[in-house]
Amino acid sequence: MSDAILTLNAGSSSLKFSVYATEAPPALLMVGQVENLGPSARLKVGDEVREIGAADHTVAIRAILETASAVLAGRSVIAVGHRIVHGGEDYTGPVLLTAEVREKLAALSPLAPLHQPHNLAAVEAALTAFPDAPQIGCFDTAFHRGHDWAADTFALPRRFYEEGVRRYGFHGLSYDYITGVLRREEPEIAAGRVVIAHLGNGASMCAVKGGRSVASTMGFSALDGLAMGTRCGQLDPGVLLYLMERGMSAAEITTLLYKESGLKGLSGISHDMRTLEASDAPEAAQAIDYYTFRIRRELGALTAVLGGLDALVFCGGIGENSSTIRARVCEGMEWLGITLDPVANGANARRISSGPVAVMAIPTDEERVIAEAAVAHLA
Ligand SMILES: Nc1ncnc2c1ncn2[C@@H]1O[C@H](COP(=O)(O)OP(=O)(O)O)[C@@H](O)[C@H]1O
Ligand SMILES: CC(=O)OP(=O)(O)O
Ligand SMILES: [Mg+2]
Repeated sequence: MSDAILTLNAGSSSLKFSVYATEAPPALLMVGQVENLGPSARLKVGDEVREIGAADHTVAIRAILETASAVLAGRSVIAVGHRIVHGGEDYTGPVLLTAEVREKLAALSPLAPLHQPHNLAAVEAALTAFPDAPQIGCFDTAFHRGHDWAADTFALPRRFYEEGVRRYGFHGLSYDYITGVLRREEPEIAAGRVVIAHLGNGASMCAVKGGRSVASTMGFSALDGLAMGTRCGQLDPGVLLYLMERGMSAAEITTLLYKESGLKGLSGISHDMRTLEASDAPEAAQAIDYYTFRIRRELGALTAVLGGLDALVFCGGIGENSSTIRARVCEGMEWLGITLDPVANGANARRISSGPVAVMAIPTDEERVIAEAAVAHLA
């Protein structure tokens, strides 16, 4: 029996995990997640779903370690790989999470309050459970670090750029995985101009040219760009000034923009796309209208950055599963070369287009990217 690698991926609404055997390439032993974190969370492993009641990230980690103990029996965990959302300016690839590195990463928590503290809490929990295993951090920001200056900056006085006020971009582990799939399975597309739409609870889009990120809708924090489950997406900074003038504190504005906006704020019903799609309320329909309007607008913008489009890839919980959202995004986009095949789209097939631009739905796998990084580190 071989050893094992555990991966932990703390998202804003979910905590995903996987256990891999350490052969190269790593073989998957178990994968699952605690989803819908909050008052009524669910633990999903394969087709099995168990309601676990109220769960925050800490409770979720405990439930995951308990569940994973079944496949870990008789194996020793020789590395734990973590998704860390923010790597700042310094981290351009996976690193060993020493106490010094963890401290640097904790300083970035204000830039990703829905993620970074939970990512680091997962590291502490894993250190307690597996004190001898190296903890490897894999960063959402790393994939975007090669951006040209113009795509990396804001039009503020230069000193702010030097200070680290930049467009970092996120969801890089997901984009890394998707570009890897394209490289192996669709090399012509991989060499060309691709827009990837990662539509989960958090959401962003990335323009990829020849496998490299050239622009992203997310910027300095995981707030910018598309509307998300509870995050506002792009916002006129004048709105912030207005809120401050009205007397709202930084903490109140943080809560508003990260936790009360997006689909949840617009609909007044839910952050969850499944609930909104099932709702007859006009507010739910309007929230979806805004959601798809922004994706379509960013698709146009990123296509302009790329100088044309060879493929559009959907991934993330919504991108992989919602044929309705994909259809809404692609509606009337024939001018761009996008025509959906409704049957393939309805079946969540990999290739869902019939026009010259390939439109694809590819399940992302951030866990695999993390596990491979851990194996590479051990080697
Ligand atoms: N069948 C489905 N139809 C529509 N939306 C779905 C479906 N399955 C999952 N989703 C949505 O995916 C989102 C969660 O995506 P996910 O990528 O797992 O989130 P996270 O950002 O926490 O990693 C939720 O909004 C959920 O409603
Ligand atoms: C960066 C981000 O928004 O991540 P998630 O989609 O997992 O919340
Ligand atoms: Mg996610």
